[in-house]
Amino acid sequence: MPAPDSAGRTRRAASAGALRSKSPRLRDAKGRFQRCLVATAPCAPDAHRSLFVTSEMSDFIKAGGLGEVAAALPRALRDRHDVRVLIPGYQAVLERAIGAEVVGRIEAHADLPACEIALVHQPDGLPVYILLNAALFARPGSPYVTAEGVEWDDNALRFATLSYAAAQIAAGAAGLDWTPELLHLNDWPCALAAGYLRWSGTPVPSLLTIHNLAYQGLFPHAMAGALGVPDAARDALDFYGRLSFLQAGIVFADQVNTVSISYAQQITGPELGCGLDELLARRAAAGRLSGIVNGIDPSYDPRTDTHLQVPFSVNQWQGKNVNAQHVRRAFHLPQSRGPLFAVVSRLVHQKGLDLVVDVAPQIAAAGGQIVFVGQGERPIEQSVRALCARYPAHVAAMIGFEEATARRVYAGSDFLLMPSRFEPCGLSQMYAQRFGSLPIAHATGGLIDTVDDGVTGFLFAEPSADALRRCVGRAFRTWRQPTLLSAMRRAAMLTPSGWERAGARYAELYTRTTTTRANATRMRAVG
Ligand SMILES: Nc1ncnc2c1ncn2[C@@H]1O[C@H](COP(=O)(O)OP(=O)(O)O[C@H]2O[C@H](CO)[C@@H](O)[C@H](O)[C@H]2O)[C@@H](O)[C@H]1O
Repeated sequence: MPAPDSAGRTRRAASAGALRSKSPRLRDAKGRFQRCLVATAPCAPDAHRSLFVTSEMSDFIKAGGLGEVAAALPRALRDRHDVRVLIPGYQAVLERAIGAEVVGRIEAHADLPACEIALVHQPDGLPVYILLNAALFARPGSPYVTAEGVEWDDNALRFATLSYAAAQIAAGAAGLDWTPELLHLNDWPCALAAGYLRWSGTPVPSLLTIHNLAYQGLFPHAMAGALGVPDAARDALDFYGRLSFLQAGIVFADQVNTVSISYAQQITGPELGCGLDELLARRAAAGRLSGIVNGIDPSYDPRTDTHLQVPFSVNQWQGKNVNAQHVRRAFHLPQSRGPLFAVVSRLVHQKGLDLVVDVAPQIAAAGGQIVFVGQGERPIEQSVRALCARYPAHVAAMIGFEEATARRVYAGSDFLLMPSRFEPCGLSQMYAQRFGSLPIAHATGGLIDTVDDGVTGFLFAEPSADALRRCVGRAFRTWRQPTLLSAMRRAAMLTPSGWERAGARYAELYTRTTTTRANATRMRAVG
């Protein structure tokens, strides 16, 4: 029997085996859930309690860039705000959440099942709430898709449950001894929380961060009742005859932001607005759409990264060369005096890798080599494999993802190919820059904001093979000018891209979103 905690309540381990047990609840004498406000982190005087809601976090599980941001941003904010994380209890989360204890419960709503909430403190003290429902979440593999790459057929229910739980926590209806003053929602899987807040009249503001507008969470309209969406709200969620979770967030969140300034502008136009551009343009006109460029984790540092063959620093190009030799050996490529190009990416249409496949023969003919690290859509994986078979001395790939390999490839490569059709922010180009590998990138979204053409990398205007080919030609010319190459590498490596700046901007946005809502509520009360 575990010892009672300081409040006299008994907490239990949130192992997979404990999922069916009843959770302790905080209720008052009349049996209602109590609402206790306890801020624990040492924060600034204008600190706010914020719940960062995410469907992935690299501490436990990640499918792409969101998982990395979800691990870094709450930590970057902790000295200014009391930030806690909410994530579903996937199998990978349960396996890694050592010492988690059940601390709360969410009641069923419409067809959304009841869940328990566990709390775990990460080694650095970051509190993470885990939403427990074995039937919905305790599955192996990706948060979103089966082993065959097909979306889980109950994703609407799974992520509506996550969204509803976030709103209930904000309403103080989860039996926790902590309630947030702000919900920070990330992408479609939790965007519906902004709606649940509004429909329940919970006066807690929400901020929605769009990491990728192309993923919207579209489901049949007939599911609205099952998800607890009120009749009056169904039009607001309608996206060409389907229910859009992301649209719910854009309509109902107090503030919307995205992960770069350029992408925030681009999504208000038809080309990259994914059908939501007019709505987003209205939010922008009302001053409620902003952009903040992501940061990268400080562990991406060639001086200290223990994954590398040898550490290196600005101007220590011999160290970088040793890493390049190691990458060639690891990928079974012959040693070469030509440049090494890298692709570290999810292999999906967005990333424009068909252009790399088109341009690869010229890179090989000019004496370059290409290394791919990534996985994703089967046809793209197959075309990369075919390229490797055709140019065994010039092209090699790891179809899969391993962070250690990715870091070595950033460190060993001379150029990173990133011809994304669109890119909300992009992290790979910033990792590459930190390791002295110059991005060759399509001038879109966050790539415009983070790559200074001819200074810290190369940009090309059109997402076409010809434009990429010309840009690769510039890279080869730079490669033949050691002084220029060194200067560009140095500039790229010294570009500030830590989380400090982004963290400070989010901290301001938290304060602005919370105080704007508080002022509006006060005005209504006075009026
Ligand atoms: N198969 C794989 N499995 C797991 N991890 C993999 C992976 N392939 C790559 N990664 C990792 O994820 C990173 C990619 O992040 P990006 O930001 O470049 O793209 P992503 O499209 O996933 O993220 C979206 O969200 C981020 C965060 O806001 C935005 O920067 C970006 O523009 C937007 O498309 C890589 O650097 C790598 O560490």
